[in-house]
Amino acid sequence: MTLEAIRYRTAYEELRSVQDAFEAIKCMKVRGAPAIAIVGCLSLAVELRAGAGGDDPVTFIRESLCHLTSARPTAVNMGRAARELMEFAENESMEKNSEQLRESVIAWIEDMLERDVNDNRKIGNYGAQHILSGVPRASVTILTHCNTGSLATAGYGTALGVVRSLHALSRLKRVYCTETRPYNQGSRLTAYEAVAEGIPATLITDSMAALTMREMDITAVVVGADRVVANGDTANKVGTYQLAIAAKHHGIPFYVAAPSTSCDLSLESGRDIIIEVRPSEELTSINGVPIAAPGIEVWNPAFDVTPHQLITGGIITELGVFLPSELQAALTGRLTAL
Ligand SMILES: CSC[C@@H](O)[C@@H](O)C(=O)COP(=O)(O)O
Repeated sequence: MTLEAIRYRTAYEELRSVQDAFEAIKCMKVRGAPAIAIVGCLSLAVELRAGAGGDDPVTFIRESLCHLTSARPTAVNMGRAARELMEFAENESMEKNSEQLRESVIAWIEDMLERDVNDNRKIGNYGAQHILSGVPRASVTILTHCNTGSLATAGYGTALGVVRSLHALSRLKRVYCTETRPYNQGSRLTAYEAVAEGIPATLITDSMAALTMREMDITAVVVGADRVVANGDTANKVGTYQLAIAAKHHGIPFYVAAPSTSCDLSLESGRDIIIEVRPSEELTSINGVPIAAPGIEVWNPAFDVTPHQLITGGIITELGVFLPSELQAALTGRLTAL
């Protein structure tokens, strides 16, 4: 087998412990805001199934969730899941023995997996309908960034879920996916999902996005989110911000597709979001092969924040599509406090 074939093969890796999941999340074998939370919690379920925590599962659950939450700071999903699950476990522990508690926590986690797929299908449907309502044309062309599909969620995807829904309705002419430097989630993952499912897709480099908007009749830009805060400012994969600026310049609606679990009403503005800075090697090499001059200094923020004013299409959630100014009211009472 060639080196390339080894690096780009499809393979499943078993995660047997919370520590396995922590490492997979940290080194981005698992990535994408919803998938980080789901895999993190599932790893806890695996350990609980084997009896972890003995007579004190609550302490084990608390320490595990705390560890998992520390793996990556920007996406809110793991932190939200940890808080909700901890509250659930503490309540359950009042009336259940250790074995019963483990079982009910595992059931909660399995339910989380199912909820995410259902929410994504709703996001796909709401997003597709919203985009189609704005265009009389028979088919639409979408530009997306990073990977927000089955590989970033429990299944179906958020922004890529919208693309899937448009394709299922036979209304997708084409999706343009950015390469998404430096980690290439677009060329490695989104392109993979599109090819696997026969979705008409074209790969572009990030630097071709503005030109693509001008030349390729883009109907809408749809991206995912790692954290949407109260005023609608959105942290997502670095490069999202410049796409939103270019979309505004070309009069193209810009949408963020995200489940309510990616929303954080406890932060007022995007300035409060912690942006993860990744190792410089992710920029200076690809698969261990150097691509930059040795010794060059590097800044490698993994995310940027798109100001709410640029989210002109709306924020597509499982509850509907909202303008940034409508989000807080729409979610208040539906989200647990962080
Ligand atoms: C449904 S995934 C949404 C976001 O998490 C996604 O757009 C993104 O920015 C992923 O970043 P990553 O660094 O690959 O975890």
